[in-house]
Amino acid sequence: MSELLAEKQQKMVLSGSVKKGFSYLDTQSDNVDFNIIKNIILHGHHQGNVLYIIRDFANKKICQDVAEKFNQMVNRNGGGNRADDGFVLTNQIGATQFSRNGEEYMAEVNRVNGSVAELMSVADSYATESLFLNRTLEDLFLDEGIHFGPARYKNSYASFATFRRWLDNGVMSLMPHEDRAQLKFAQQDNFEISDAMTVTAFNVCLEAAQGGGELKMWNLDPDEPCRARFGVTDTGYPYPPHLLQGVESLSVRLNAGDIYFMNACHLHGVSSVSEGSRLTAGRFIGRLNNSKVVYWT
Ligand SMILES: O=C(O)CCC(=O)C(=O)O
Ligand SMILES: [Fe+2]
Repeated sequence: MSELLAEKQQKMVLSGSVKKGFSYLDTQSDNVDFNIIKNIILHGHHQGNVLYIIRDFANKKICQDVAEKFNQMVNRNGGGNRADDGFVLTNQIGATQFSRNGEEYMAEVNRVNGSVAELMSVADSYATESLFLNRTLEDLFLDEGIHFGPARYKNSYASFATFRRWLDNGVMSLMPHEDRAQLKFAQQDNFEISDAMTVTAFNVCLEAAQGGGELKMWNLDPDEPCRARFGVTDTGYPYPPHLLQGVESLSVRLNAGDIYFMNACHLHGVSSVSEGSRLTAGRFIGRLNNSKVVYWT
């Protein structure tokens, strides 16, 4: 295909919204601007910045201990809790709502909760806070009269994090995707996260790749017709990287101990790991209304 034709085809295929001043911000752990975190969670960006990285926030020794425990557990049980679902190849400990409604997600949370607890047994409550900032986020939102806590479905609560080592498919470690489309499954049984106005992914980098494994984001928040054209209406996953070549993007390296908040409605993915291995723990955070912000995995 000629380059011109490819470009024309891409313009036809991709549609959605873009951010003016699309970029990211990073800072050191002694200089965190909580307004930026709040703006990304509540509005999807801070002055166009869709990603906020706080370098060296989590204790490196804790990150290493969790990574070691993760390896032990995954080696013992042959890859973790997430079977090959035909989508994402990963070693994973923890639940995911991907392709699950409220009932199914909570069943999964309950099934794997013991594994998450075993993994986190290496961290005391202080260390757990240093990884996931629960108390900090509770206080931050409480100041604004907003409740922050786990998403609820009937009598069950969402898990606090899922631990994942994305396994390369030869093109990328994790293909370009967005994480709002999958909320369609939550709509099936009115699981409250289906009301999320914007989806933020919060991650902590527990282990960094020595080569590759960069987080990449594109300046596109796909709309419904765009999802339909790619056949990803209910999943948001995957978008072929070559079709995104002309889209403005950013790419960042993460190191063990870095935490980051990103607008997960924008397309994002992880490049191939050429050396070493990469482990992140993450959760999604969404604002349901003016008084409630919840997280799930
Ligand atoms: O592993 C990462 O850095 C990003 C994973 C991701 O896609 C997400 O947290 O939504
Ligand atoms: Fe994602």
